[in-house]
Amino acid sequence: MEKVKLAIAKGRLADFAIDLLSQSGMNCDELKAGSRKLVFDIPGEGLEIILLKAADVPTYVEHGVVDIGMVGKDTLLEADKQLYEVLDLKFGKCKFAVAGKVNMDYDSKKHLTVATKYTNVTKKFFAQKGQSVEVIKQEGSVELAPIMGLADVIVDIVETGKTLKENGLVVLEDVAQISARLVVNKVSFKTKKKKIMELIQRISDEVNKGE
Ligand SMILES: Nc1ncnc2c1ncn2[C@@H]1O[C@H](COP(=O)(O)OP(=O)(O)OP(=O)(O)O)[C@@H](O)[C@H]1O
Ligand SMILES: O=P(O)(O)OC[C@H]1O[C@H](OP(=O)(O)OP(=O)(O)O)[C@H](O)[C@@H]1O
Repeated sequence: MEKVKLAIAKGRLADFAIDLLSQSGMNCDELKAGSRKLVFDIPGEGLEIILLKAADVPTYVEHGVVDIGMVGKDTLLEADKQLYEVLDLKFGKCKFAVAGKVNMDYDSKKHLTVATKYTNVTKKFFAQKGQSVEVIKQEGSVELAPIMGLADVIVDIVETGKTLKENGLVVLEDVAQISARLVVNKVSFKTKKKKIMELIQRISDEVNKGE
């Protein structure tokens, strides 16, 4: 039978994803060994795991090059691809927020500038509020923008709030709650339905264990 291919976002989410798969009964020993390999065969499962940069996971799943993906809701919102989001994996919890200097009156500002890595999410959020903004793309260290005067506010990920605090910034408004999600290619969901449903069930049982 044809293998099911599952993409995992490398980086911060990878260890949680690999632990979840192990706890769901899959042998991930080779993945845990820490090699530079990117494709792993999971013995006895008819499953292949592919390690991708987070932002590439929705692209691979949408194209059907892989059948399933584990990736943050932030990445999904930004990519806006045609996929089925089937399960909240409940790890990688954080949020998108508008942040800036305390008491920043950004709501009534005529020409608001917003620095972010997440330009699509940001444009959509302010469009829904009916506020026209100039979005300035950054690749990282987004918190610097209001401090250095590049932008009035930022839209960024907040987890513990430590980065904001240590840079003298505060959350001004929440944008969206984030956690890792399981996503499935729309065609694979039909053509490999039995195997994919089985996998989702195993993972979901583990995620919801003890609730
Ligand atoms: N404090 C946090 N900061 C950033 N991402 C977080 C945080 N907590 C959880 N996450 C989740 O982890 C994912 C980011 O992982 P990571 O930083 O490794 O990827 P990345 O943003 O692609 O990395 P890079 O900085 O190399 O571009 C996010 O997509 C998000 O879902
Ligand atoms: O609320 P906290 O727990 O402090 O976490 C949030 C910070 O973590 C992320 O940055 P990352 O470490 O990915 O670095 P980056 O600035 O290069 O994006 C995010 O962009 C925030 O800066």
